Amino acid sequence: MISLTTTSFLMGVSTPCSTPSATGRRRPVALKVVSMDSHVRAGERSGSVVVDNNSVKEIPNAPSPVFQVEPKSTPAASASTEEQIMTPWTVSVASGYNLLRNPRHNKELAFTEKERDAHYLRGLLPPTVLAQNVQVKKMLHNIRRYQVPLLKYMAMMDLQERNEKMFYKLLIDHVEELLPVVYTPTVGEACQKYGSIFRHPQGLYISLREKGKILEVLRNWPERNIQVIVVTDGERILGLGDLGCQGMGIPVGKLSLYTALGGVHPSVCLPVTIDVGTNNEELLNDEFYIGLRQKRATGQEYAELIDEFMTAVKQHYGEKLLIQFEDFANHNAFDLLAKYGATHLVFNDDIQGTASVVLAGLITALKFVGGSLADHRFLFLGAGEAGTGIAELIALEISKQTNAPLEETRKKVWLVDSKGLIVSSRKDTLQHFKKPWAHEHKPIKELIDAVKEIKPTVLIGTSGVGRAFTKEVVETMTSINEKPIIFSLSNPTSQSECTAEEAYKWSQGSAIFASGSPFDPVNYKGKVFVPGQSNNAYIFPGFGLGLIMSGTIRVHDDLLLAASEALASQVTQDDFDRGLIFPPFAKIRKISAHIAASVAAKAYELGLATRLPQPRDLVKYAEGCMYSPSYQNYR
Ligand SMILES: O=C([O-])CC(=O)C(=O)O
Ligand SMILES: [Mg+2]
Repeated sequence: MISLTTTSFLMGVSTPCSTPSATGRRRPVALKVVSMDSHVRAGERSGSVVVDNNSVKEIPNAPSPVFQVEPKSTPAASASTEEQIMTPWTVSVASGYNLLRNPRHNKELAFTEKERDAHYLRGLLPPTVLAQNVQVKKMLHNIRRYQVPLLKYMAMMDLQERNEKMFYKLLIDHVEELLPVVYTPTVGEACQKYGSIFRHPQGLYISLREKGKILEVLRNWPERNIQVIVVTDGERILGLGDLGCQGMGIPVGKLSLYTALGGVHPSVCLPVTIDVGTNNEELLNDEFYIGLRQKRATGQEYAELIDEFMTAVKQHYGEKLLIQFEDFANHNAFDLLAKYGATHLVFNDDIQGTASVVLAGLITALKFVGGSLADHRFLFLGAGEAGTGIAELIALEISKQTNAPLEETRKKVWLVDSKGLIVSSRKDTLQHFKKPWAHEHKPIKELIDAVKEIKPTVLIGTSGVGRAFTKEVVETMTSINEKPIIFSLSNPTSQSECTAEEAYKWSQGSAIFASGSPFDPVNYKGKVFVPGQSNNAYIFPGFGLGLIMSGTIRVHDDLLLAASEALASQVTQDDFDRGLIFPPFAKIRKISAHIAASVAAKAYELGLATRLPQPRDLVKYAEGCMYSPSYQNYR
């Protein structure tokens, strides 16, 4: 008997954020019959759940006007044969056995008696019917039984591939507990071991072998209405270096957060890994490695593959497609952002997302320390994407607040790289993104000497070098400042410049501390200190939602500043009273709605937003767009 068929279908209404082709119609695809019995075709039987590849709606009144292309609570029978033949794209109709194996629509034991009858599920499930919250409780219980974080990660990935709504319900309802499982720090270990734990392929792999065929590869992806891509080439995964093709865990994890934290519908998200080889010898010699076994392609070969990708995705998904660059090495990240920033809606999370979250943390930290940003001196260890990105956003914000020229405000920020303090005498040998930070000063080799000399009020680690903030460094910061601001941002936990415990202990409880990876609260001399997690996860989901829902076509620095200010504004007096400089992740969906609204408002102000008319209440609009992980009724 029929289980799943695929056929052509008219998508009908195009909602604000769907991405029709230039002609307003999607490219037809060949009729593909995935599985069919001899007498029933798609749409000809009742009891099928429409799972059209563009989206997603099984019940009326579901909330998102942005991500849903067309409400379809009824079976595909509504499409006439003529429509099926003449019109583009595909609709899948799943029922019975294949409905249980369709992660987007599977409800497992939550299928009701009526649904079991209507969708040919009788006998395929044991008699009990469980509510979603009971399923979530059971899954959480099972996950908690694993002691090893990687096993928890694997259980979560299995769930995502089995029952997407339950995955998101679990993640959203228990975000503080499960964020470190599906994201930093565990995702770092998962990428390192991705080959040996590999079970279900997630995301799209584009390797050098697909050169010249990327458009075809995009057509293999089951969803057509993609609105956000997170792409990596795996060369600098967190602070762990080159993990080649196994970097896929990062786009997958980031996009899970787009959905869980920002409410962007999973069907419009596409994780991509571009595999140009790896220089990681260990992986090249690992029999379980999943990528191309060759050294990284560079130069023209690399540039051509990336360019083909960028051209293909814009052509296939439209110019409002958001492309988030993630974990590229410095030597490509800045150039890619500059090159494609002019032609595509691109955002580099490591340069811009991290900058935006850190600026928010600095704005709120001033509540404890006093003064304005312009009154502070900033010293960075690490002058790569995060370091220079944050430095620039701080300088921009000070310039905005004081009307001082950017060249002047940059002078408040100093950076140390592996060769020491960045100073003007090094200018000729510096990579271009470091040059704006080469101020007049005598050369200094060691961080500790730079701290003594520059006397920063704020010390920020973006070096990827674990434990680089030594006891002496933290103590020196403490001797200079009543309340030193110390952010040790490198990920995962092993690469953090110092731990929360070290920061509080060595500063005798005076530090305002935040880290990129999560640390538990620290009890120091009877007082509990709660470290902030200054991770771009606070920003990119809401930022992306704001861009998508407003149809914004380019990213502008002012949008990043708007996101920072919105995040800072979400820290309540109660949070401050508890010593927090970031709001709890438990409130992240509300926070994301505010970030999205501020970003969209700024985009409208700058004339970058194309979705007109501008919604009157952008926060409400953002909330209304958000994906709900609750099960829907299949009539
Ligand atoms: O993924 C994270 O946790 C933050 C980030 O972008 C990075 O460290 O590259
Ligand atoms: Mg990153």
